[in-house]
Amino acid sequence: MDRLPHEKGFHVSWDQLHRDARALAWRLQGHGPADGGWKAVVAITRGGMAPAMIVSRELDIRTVDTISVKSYNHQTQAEPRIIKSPDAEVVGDGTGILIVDDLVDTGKTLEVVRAAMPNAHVATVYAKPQGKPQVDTFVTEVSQDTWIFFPWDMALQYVKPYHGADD
Ligand SMILES: O=P(O)(O)OC[C@H]1O[C@H](OP(=O)(O)OP(=O)(O)O)[C@H](O)[C@@H]1O
Ligand SMILES: Nc1nc2[nH]cnc2c(=O)[nH]1
Ligand SMILES: [Mg+2]
Repeated sequence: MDRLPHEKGFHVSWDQLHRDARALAWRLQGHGPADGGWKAVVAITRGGMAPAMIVSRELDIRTVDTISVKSYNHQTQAEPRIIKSPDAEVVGDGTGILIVDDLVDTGKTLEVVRAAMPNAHVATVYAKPQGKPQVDTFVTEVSQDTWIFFPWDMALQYVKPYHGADD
């Protein structure tokens, strides 16, 4: 599918992200391995780190590792490649492992991550339609032509009042 331009913006505050990541943890309860819960959380850096921290806190998972995938430069995507792998002794083929990312868009990042840990459970906070098939559990869907802005990419700033806007 050709990439749609990102016509809309979806701006997520820290409060909203905290609430949505908690909602993700709530959904994940009971989906862990029957023999004693998740072995570890693997955060996809960098965007997956804040949601992974919140989810691992809620579900009391103390082993947290990372996988680093590089693909986007601003809003332009190149072929994703793994530039840092998690501890192979911890994650194995992904059995009992919970992978967490902030969002899935085209699904290309998760394709690469899933290939490395085929038996893992994949969770994202937000999902766009094209990437949804790559995700086992998510919270909120946004349209493909929406760009999600996270709190770490934004700052509070002054906004001009309506009156005098045409001056
Ligand atoms: O489904 P896809 O189209 O592959 O896109 C999703 C990925 O893109 C963003 O990461 P990005 O590569 O921008 O890196 P970052 O997390 O370090 O900001 C986002 O955090 C996901 O990991
Ligand atoms: N911040 C952000 N990163 C992305 N990477 C791929 N899609 C998105 C998006 O909508 N927002
Ligand atoms: Mg990312």
